[in-house]
Amino acid sequence: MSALLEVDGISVSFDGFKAINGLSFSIGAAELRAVIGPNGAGKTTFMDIVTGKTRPDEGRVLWGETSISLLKLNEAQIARAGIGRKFQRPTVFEDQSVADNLTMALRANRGPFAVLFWKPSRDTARRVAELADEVGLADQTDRRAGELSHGQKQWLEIGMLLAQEPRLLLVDEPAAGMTLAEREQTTTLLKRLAQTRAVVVVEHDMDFVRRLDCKVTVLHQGAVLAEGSLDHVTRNPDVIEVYLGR
Ligand SMILES: Nc1ncnc2c1ncn2[C@@H]1O[C@H](COP(=O)(O)OP(=O)(O)OP(=O)(O)O)[C@@H](O)[C@H]1O
Repeated sequence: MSALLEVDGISVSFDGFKAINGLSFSIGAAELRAVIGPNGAGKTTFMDIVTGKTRPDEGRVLWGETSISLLKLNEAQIARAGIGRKFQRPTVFEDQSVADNLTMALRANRGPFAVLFWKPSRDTARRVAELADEVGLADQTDRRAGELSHGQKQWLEIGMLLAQEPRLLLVDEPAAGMTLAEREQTTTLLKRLAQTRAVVVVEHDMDFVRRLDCKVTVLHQGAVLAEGSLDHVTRNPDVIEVYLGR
């Protein structure tokens, strides 16, 4: 499997403290990956580096078939290169309908000049319907986003990210605050999305990670501590010590 994203030997310090310490790993083009690790392991900082929010002090972050360096791009360029990030709290426009939120996301997908002269077309309506269907909101398109459940808002935001046709989706703690039924639907959604793009899920909830049924990368002190199936990594004595041994 060729890598879509390769993080190679990155380190970053904050006030002399190494939050990321020689971190290396890669993600395939159509792969679902869970990233776990105790508080302060460096999971958020890893996502900040990949999306251009934080610059590493050393190392390389390579992207795509031609291995371009993401460290040369700013946040907007990285997003346009095909990396979408879903933060923990949904940030949808609550006063707008589901369809309008998705329409705005499609509009934002165009260049700044195209946006100025943009008018919704039949194509847009079709694409909005497709996106709503993809995230399980086909029967909710006329509802105000503010009326949706927490889980539905998360799916809407994922739909808005999909409007940008990302090749890699970084998803931060999707299970938090969801009902059991919503979690199950979210697992199904993330697995399906990962059939055609890379999806990296940072998550604390081990039941949720188990349901994702994918390769797991365990971070600790800013580096990879273990990697493999959830069963494999949870049998690893180092992982057991990090999670339980203090
Ligand atoms: N901007 C910053 N300035 C100073 N220290 C920071 C900064 N960002 C992160 N850190 C520190 O770097 C370490 C890694 O933080 P990070 O947020 O990446 O961990 P995490 O694995 O996402 O943790 P959590 O599971 O609690 O969200 C922590 O010790 C944190 O306090």
